[in-house]
Order: sequence, then structure tokens, then C-alpha cells
Amino acid sequence: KYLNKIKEEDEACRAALQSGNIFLYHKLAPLLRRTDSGIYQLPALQTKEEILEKLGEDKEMVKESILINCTEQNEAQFSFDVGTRTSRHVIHYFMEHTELCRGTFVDLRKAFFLLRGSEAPLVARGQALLRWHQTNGFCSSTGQPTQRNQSGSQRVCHSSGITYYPKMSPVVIVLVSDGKRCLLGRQSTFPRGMYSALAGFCDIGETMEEALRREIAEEVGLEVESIQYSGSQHWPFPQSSFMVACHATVNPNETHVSVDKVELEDARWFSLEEVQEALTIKAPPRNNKGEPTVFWVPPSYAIANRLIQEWANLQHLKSYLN
Ligand SMILES: NC(=O)C1=CN([C@@H]2O[C@H](COP(=O)(O)OP(=O)(O)OC[C@H]3O[C@@H](n4cnc5c(N)ncnc54)[C@H](O)[C@@H]3O)[C@@H](O)[C@H]2O)C=CC1
Ligand SMILES: [Mg+2]
Repeated sequence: KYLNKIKEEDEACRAALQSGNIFLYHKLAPLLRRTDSGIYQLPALQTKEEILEKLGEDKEMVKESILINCTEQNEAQFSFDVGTRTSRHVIHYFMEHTELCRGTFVDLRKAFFLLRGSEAPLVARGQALLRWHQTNGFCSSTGQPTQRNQSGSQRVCHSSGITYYPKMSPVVIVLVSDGKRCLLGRQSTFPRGMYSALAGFCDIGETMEEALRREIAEEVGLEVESIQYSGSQHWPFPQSSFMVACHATVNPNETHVSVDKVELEDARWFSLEEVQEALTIKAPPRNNKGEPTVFWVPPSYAIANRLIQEWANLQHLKSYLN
């Protein structure tokens, strides 16, 4: 309820910013802090904190922070990008003096690896909102500048009256099984050796089930028999996707895979043993060019990993019951 109030009411949001927590980014790379015990955290700065005082004449720009969420104690959480409009000397200051807040700006993919628990989705959400504001400054109907509300939950073109809201693209991600094996594929842009569940963007007007059946037919030429919903995830790469994750089965007598080579470099069936081995790999061994040398699957922060883990667990349960 409080979150909704500060999202909608500019005055309440300005007040919340005074005592709220701010997470810093530099050109969309979040600031992480390494604790003495070697754990990485997302430092929550306060408006009055020394590092923000250093914004000097740009200090007013902290008001451009975007509301991300609020804690259970009703502390508002904001994201602020020091690398976009702040003047050059301030950016210099941040890049030179990040040790002041004992942190460094790191690429979001790396941050996903380093952070634990709820901080990874929070940092992704903060970045997604900053990115949306940075790329939606103009109305696509009139070409006029759009104005944000204080929280950043929307932008309005006062000339056309159009209100724009932060956007996500729905994607269906599916782990196909024939009862004994599961189907994984890789795009040529994936790191070497990494295979994942098949995914695809939903077309406008499609249901999730229709998108799933179409994607599996297009990418590997298989006909899905049954679908089971597993979970969902906001995915910030390369832009905000809303990942809907499902398990699906195919007829065990109709498992011939015909790979669409435009979309995928390879797709094939994997046994439980192969999958189990891959799930134990935290960091794949690499050759002297730095390329992974074994079959591995996406890390635990990706919903693909959860699908694969669930499938392996189910196979275990089935073999136990037999
Ligand atoms: N979180 C996870 O575990 C995983 C996430 N993913 C994500 O799923 C997404 C979709 O997977 P793909 O196989 O690449 O999709 P895809 O099979 O639909 O193919 C991508 C193509 O779809 C078209 N397209 C249609 N609508 C689009 C839109 N709104 N945005 C961008 N392209 C659009 C483009 O031509 C693009 O080249 C990717 O962004 C990928 O990062 C993929 C695998 C695992
Ligand atoms: Mg795809």
C-alpha cells in the first residue's frame, strides 16, 4: 500500500527519497561493495551520504532517482545512474573514487554471479527501469519529449496525452522431455559448451501455450503433447523480458529433432546422467583460449537452471518409485 502511494503521489515520493536507500549505477553497471569476508553486496546509500554530497552542483539530480521497490520496513529503494547526465568531472570523481564507498561498478551479468538472494532481482529491476527511462525520452507519436512522474513509474507526453509505462516482452521458455531425456539447445552466441532450455518471444495476440507450441515446432520441429507451468522471472538481458517457464512433453515415439539453423546452432537430447553432471558445474573448466571445454547449463540465477533442476529431480523420483 505504501509502495503504491509513493509510486503514484509525487510529494510522498520526494519525501521518501529523503530517507530512502539509493543504489548507484554507472551507465547501467551497478555499484557493488566487497565486504571484508569477500561477499559482494549492493550498497544502499542515503541522500545525505558523503558519496552523494560529492555530486556538488549536480546534487539536485539525485531527484531523478527511480523508485524500484520498498523494504518490509517501508524504506523506499531507488536507482540512480551517475553516468548519464551528470557532468564530466562528477563522473570522473566516481570512477576515480569508488573506493570511497569501497565498491566498483560491474557489468550486470557479473553482478548476477556475485550477488546472493534477493539482491540480484533488485539490481536487475533497478537497471531495467533506468534503461527504460533512458530510451523513452520522446513520444513515438508526436516526437515531443515525455515527462516522468517523481517515482518514474510512468512517462507522459503532454502534447498527445499518451502515458507510457515501463515495458517487458513476454518470453516462453520450455524444457521438453520425452519421458527419459530432455531437449536442450544452444545459440551460436552462447558461451561455448552451454546448452539451455528453448525460448522464444510471444507474438502479439498469442496465448502462452500457442507461443510455446509454435516455438518448439519452429526451432526443433517437434509437436508438444502436454504443458505444465513452472514459474516466471524478470530477465534483464538484453532488454526486459518476462520469462514464463514451462515443462512440456512429446510423444516418445516422435522425437526426431530438426534444428532451425537460423535460430539455433544445435539442439539435442540429453540423458539424466549428462544433465546431472552439468548441474554440478559451478564454473566450467576452460582451455588456454579461455573457452569452456565441457557441456554445462545456465547458472542458478537463470530460470532455465530451475527447469533443468526440476526435471532431474522428477526423474529421480520416478526411478525411486519404480
Ligand atoms: N532466463 C533464462 O533462463 C533464459 C533466458 N533467455 C532469454 O529469452 C529471450 C528469448 O529467447 P530467443 O531464443 O532469443 O527468442 P526467439 O526464439 O523468439 O528468437 C529471437 C528473435 O525473435 C525476434 N523477436 C520477436 N519479438 C522480439 C522482441 N520483443 N525482442 C527481441 N526480439 C524479438 C527477433 O527477430 C529475434 O532475433 C532472450 O532474450 C534470452 O536472453 C533464453 C534462455 C534462457
Ligand atoms: Mg529461441
